[in-house]
Amino acid sequence: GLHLLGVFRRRRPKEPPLDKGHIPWLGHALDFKNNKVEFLQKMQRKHGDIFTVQIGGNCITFVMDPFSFGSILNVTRSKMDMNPIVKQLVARAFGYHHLENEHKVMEATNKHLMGDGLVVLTQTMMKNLQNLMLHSIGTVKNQKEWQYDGLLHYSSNTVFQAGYLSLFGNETVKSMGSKEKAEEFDWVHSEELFNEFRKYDSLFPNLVYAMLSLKDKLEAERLKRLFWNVLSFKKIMQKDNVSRWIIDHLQLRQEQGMAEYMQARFMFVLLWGSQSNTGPASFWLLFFLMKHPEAFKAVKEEVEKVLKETNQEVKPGGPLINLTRDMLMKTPILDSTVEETLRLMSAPGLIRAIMQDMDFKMADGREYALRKGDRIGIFPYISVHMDLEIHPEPHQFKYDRFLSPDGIRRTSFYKNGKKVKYFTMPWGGGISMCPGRFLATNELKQFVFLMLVYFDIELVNAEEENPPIDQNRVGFGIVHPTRDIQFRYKLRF
Ligand code: HEM
Repeated sequence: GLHLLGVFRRRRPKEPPLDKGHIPWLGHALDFKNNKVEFLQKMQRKHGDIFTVQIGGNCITFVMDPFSFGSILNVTRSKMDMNPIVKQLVARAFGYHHLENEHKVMEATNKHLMGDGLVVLTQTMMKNLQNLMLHSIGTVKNQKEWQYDGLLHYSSNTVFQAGYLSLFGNETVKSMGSKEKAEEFDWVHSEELFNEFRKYDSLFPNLVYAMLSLKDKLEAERLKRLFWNVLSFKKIMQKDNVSRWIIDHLQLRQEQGMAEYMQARFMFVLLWGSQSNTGPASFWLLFFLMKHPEAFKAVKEEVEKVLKETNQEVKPGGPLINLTRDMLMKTPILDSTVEETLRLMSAPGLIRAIMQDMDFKMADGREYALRKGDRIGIFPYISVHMDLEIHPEPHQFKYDRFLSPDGIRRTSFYKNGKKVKYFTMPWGGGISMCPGRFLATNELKQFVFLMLVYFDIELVNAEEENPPIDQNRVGFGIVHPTRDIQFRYKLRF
């Protein structure tokens, strides 16, 4: 028992500094959960750029030196693997049990989120986003008047609905009787689903830490069942325009003999993975643009230039805007703005399980012994995104931070005179880097593009401060604001 509590754990020769905290087993769990950034910075000041801390029964070695990240991100799964951790997490949060060769199935399907697959998805997303935006304003009596909404609510709702419909498909005209009825059903159904998704997503961090109250546990159970039902194999197979990504995931799992109820659980994993970050990211992006008039002006000019160069015009009753993947490759200002937003607001914790006793070499040559069964982690938000040298004035939003003087994307950033390979890491890195990053970036760009060409938008309170961030979300990806911000929008034509 005492062994399990970590009481006898001692630092062995060559191992990184060990800090177990004062509470057996829990160690530093509470400090870590309350404020990860503050906790890790405190440990870094105390121990330097590599240290091992005990957190809830696990010993995690944090490496804070960005030059040493490659030795964690690019090693083989036989040495460091995220799968055992993800396996535990998805079982707890989604009731899904991994296949033996889970990562092979993941890899086989990723192609649909990139290359030619991305061309198709970008087009579907474009149609869904525009239909949703114009439909929601179309239901308003006087469309020329300002409409008021919470920016987080508006952005997350729109991006969720469009993302969900683009990946999981539309209701069929056959089942609904007409195209209009099928569209109406999609809009109503995806908005209802968004409201349930938001509830589940807000329970997510405490669900992962196994810290839900009984009432919240019951609510999480209800929500899980609802999603398993909506995303069942049969229901998805009855839809139109289901993405190849989803179809292939279902087919490959079917071939492996996975039960249909387990496939539905996996569909919920994919829904959460594809939608939990894009909503808050779209909120921050529009928020920063509205707070920074110089950025707003630069992006708007670029957007209008693309429209003009592609001979498109926004007019009442006119055709939908067509914005292809290739057109989205010619927007360096918008790219930089998205990258800057993600630098400021993404705080993923990248943790791997150490699969064998091994030596670990830091970039400066120092060597440490790591133990099988421990974990190793990096926290790019502290080590890279907020590093004063890599990104001067790191807390400031500078829309052109990622632009070179000649107006193209800047990719050279330095620390101690040396070029930093991983200068932002919103998508993680190495073998498990987010496969949806191209789709997500396009989606964010499409959303902003459309908001700027169709609507006048502004904050209700132009002096609005940056809202505080929800500490509970730090470590999971894009952070959330603790409160919504009011904004208003009206059709430009
Ligand atoms: C702003 C939006 C997004 C952010 C910030 C984001 C971020 C991340 C991060 C940090 C990881 C973990 C990487 C690692 O541990 O190395 C990840 C994994 C993943 N993401 Fe994303 N993501 C976003 C959108 C999406 C979208 C739109 C999709 C799919 C359509 C997606 C699909 C996935 C999948 C399937 C994984 C698991 C990869 C694996 O385990 O091999 N993500 N994402």
